Amino acid sequence: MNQVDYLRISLIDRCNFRCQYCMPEGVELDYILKQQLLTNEELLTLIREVFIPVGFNRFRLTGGEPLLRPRVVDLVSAIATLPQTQDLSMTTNGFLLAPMAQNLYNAGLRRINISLDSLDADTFDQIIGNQGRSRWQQVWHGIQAAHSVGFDPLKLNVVVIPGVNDHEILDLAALTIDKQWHVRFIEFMPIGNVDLFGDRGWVSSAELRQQIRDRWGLTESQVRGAGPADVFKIPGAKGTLGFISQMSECFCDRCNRMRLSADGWLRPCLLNETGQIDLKTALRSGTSTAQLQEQVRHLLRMKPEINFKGRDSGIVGTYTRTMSQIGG
Ligand SMILES: Nc1nc2c(ncn2[C@@H]2O[C@H](COP(=O)(O)OP(=O)(O)OP(=O)(O)O)[C@@H](O)[C@H]2O)c(=O)[nH]1
Ligand SMILES: C[S@@+](CC[C@H](N)C(=O)[O-])C[C@H]1O[C@@H](n2cnc3c(N)ncnc32)[C@H](O)[C@@H]1O
Ligand code: SF4
Ligand code: SF4
Repeated sequence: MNQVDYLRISLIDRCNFRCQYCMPEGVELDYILKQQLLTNEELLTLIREVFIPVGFNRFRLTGGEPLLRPRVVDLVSAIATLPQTQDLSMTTNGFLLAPMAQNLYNAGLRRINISLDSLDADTFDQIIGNQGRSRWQQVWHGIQAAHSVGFDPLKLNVVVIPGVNDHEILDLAALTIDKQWHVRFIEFMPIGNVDLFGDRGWVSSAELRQQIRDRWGLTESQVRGAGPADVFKIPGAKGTLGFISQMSECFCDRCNRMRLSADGWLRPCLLNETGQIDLKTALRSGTSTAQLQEQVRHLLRMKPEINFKGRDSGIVGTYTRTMSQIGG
């Protein structure tokens, strides 16, 4: 059985973007009320007294948009300084990153994944649902700031949407040639916006790799990470190319992670809502952390059964929580 040691922690369900594939305009979401959010202290108690003792030592901070979380730098510092933390990372849209990058780095964050779906400001704004001033430039500054501060590896996440940004694959891949940036292409999952997904809203990683191989060639490679990406590189490039292929390949048999929502629900699988535990309510009602460890251990034993199995039968799930609420 796989070691499950990677916890993705959603710090907040709110976001300053409305990406078409994640939380499209017009969709009403029930945001978590402030008093229902895990406080920093509660989150740290759960990490120290529940998750670390049962074997988690790699943590990713996500959202919604994690940089909207008040006192996020303090939280980074507290998790980074735990002696058991072997890996701490963040997934962000980068919009608020430029002025925060140095503080996050100083607090102990050393690697970061930034979403960047297009190099074209108009396409980018269309994808992120912006209705005012273009936001591309500010995200680009955030990426540059992360680079100058020294985040390494610095990864750029691209959700590939047919007819929207799939014509930019080669331009995005080319970023890795001169810069030590790691671009990852993610197959669009039918969670968040099933209408945009349509009959077949994703482009297979195999097709993308073929395009890139035809242009430059492609060899297998590696980069530090805890996720499901298959990593390649253009021969001679400084950075790598990752492919996250949850629609065309199944990587559930090597699944090493669980997810904690901003309101304290522990979820064993992104694409299956079975088995979730409400750790916040248990903690607030006085359940001991020893008992919570037992509940999480039980869920760990159940996880192989819960891991998503609908892919083979083509099942598209209906989910009560979307990607922004789960954390990707
Ligand atoms: N189906 C599925 N998709 C996942 C899973 N983990 C990550 N992904 C997809 O990959 C996207 C990017 O993940 P990131 O937040 O960058 O994290 P990661 O790939 O684990 O990061 P690294 O540790 O740097 O490898 C997510 O938003 C999902 O679309 C998973 O367990 N199941
Ligand atoms: C939910 S976001 C949260 C963190 C941050 N707001 C960001 O966008 O990086 C995490 C990741 O989920 C990805 N994502 C969101 N909806 C998706 C979908 N339907 N299919 C595949 N990936 C998705 C995003 O591209 C992003 O890389
Ligand atoms: S993908 Fe990230 S930035 Fe885009 S709407 Fe979802 S949470 Fe916000
Ligand atoms: S779909 Fe579920 S089991 Fe499969 S890799 Fe993702 S989280 Fe793990």
